[in-house]
Amino acid sequence: MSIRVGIVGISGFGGGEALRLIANHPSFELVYAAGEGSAGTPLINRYPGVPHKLAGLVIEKWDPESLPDLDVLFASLPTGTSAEALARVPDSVKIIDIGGDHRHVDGWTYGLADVWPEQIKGATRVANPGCFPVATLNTLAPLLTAKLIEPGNIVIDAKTGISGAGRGGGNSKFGYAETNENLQPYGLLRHVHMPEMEKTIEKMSGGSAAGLVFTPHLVPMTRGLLVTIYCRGRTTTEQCLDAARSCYADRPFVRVTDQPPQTKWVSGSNLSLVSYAADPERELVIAMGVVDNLGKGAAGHAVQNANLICGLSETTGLEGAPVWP
Ligand SMILES: NC(=O)C1=CN([C@@H]2O[C@H](COP(=O)(O)OP(=O)(O)OC[C@H]3O[C@@H](n4cnc5c(N)ncnc54)[C@H](OP(=O)(O)O)[C@@H]3O)[C@@H](O)[C@H]2O)C=CC1
Ligand SMILES: CC(=O)N[C@@H](CCC(=O)OP(=O)(O)O)C(=O)O
Repeated sequence: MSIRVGIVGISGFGGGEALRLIANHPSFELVYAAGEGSAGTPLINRYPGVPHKLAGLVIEKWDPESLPDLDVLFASLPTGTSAEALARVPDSVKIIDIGGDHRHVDGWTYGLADVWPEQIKGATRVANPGCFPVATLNTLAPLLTAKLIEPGNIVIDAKTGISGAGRGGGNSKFGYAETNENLQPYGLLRHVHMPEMEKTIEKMSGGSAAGLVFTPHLVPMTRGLLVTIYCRGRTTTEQCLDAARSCYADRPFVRVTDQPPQTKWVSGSNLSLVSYAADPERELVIAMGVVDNLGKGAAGHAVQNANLICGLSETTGLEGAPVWP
């Protein structure tokens, strides 16, 4: 029997990627698509390449009080705009929130699926981690749990593709002329993902993450996200790689590589690649991670979480290889 799902925010980058994955998912049937400005548009007008079976769907105006019979709702709305409306969704509908309104919020499970799948399985309200946090936390989890690095001394230098900013509205600053052949640091000192990363690093390590530094950079590519993380610890490259291999031995989406990972290696997939270089003499560890910001950073992770809460195999609908080149 198929599982009836809906996507609100389907016209956006996160919602569009959720549509692509759900359209090919063997157990999910998309029965509801919603938005604001795009409401009233046939899905096929918005996405001319949508599979025939979904061509008849029309994007509805988002209204939690008039949902059809649904098992799972994927919410991909701008952070800050979803909490009030999602609180009105009936309890019988499971929710995966791709946006940032419910991370580490009471009543919601933090859906870091590659690290804590068992904590997610029984949940009905799942907050997907942010794109930078998932790349960072998947990379650091083995080092923190094996106590190979100090949790209070972590510096994250991150790079993201432009789609990380969403399609945006009329005032978007992410047009071609502004982003092509340009590199921009942003969010200095107070990026919105800092609290989420601090809390989870503390949970993983049992120590304080007070010294955390995080600087993201916008780079002129469509998809992809790389974190290069500088940490303190007297360990070797092999010890870090071994810790990660053991941590992720049975996990389907995290790959440990002894080469510095590249964003294209995961493009279009739900994969997360991690690698490490360590110099024990200098007590320096460089931890690296890549994800597709729309895949593991958003919709791929959301489908993985939905699989977990629906009792499906975690990899269902997510086994496609990355797009190369
Ligand atoms: N882009 C990324 O890589 C990632 C995004 N996220 C998070 O996912 C969420 C969505 O991001 P993204 O897809 O990039 O953003 P976009 O700007 O691309 O899309 C936003 C979507 O929200 C809809 N929307 C906006 N306001 C309303 C409203 N009042 N009622 C109903 N629908 C509304 C828009 O619909 P319409 O066009 O119909 O108005 C649009 O479909 C954000 O919280 C973002 O932070 C998380 C991880 C990664
Ligand atoms: C390039 C760019 O602007 N990226 C976004 C990614 C954040 C995001 O998508 O996360 P939430 O789900 O937490 O809102 C940013 O840095 O805010």
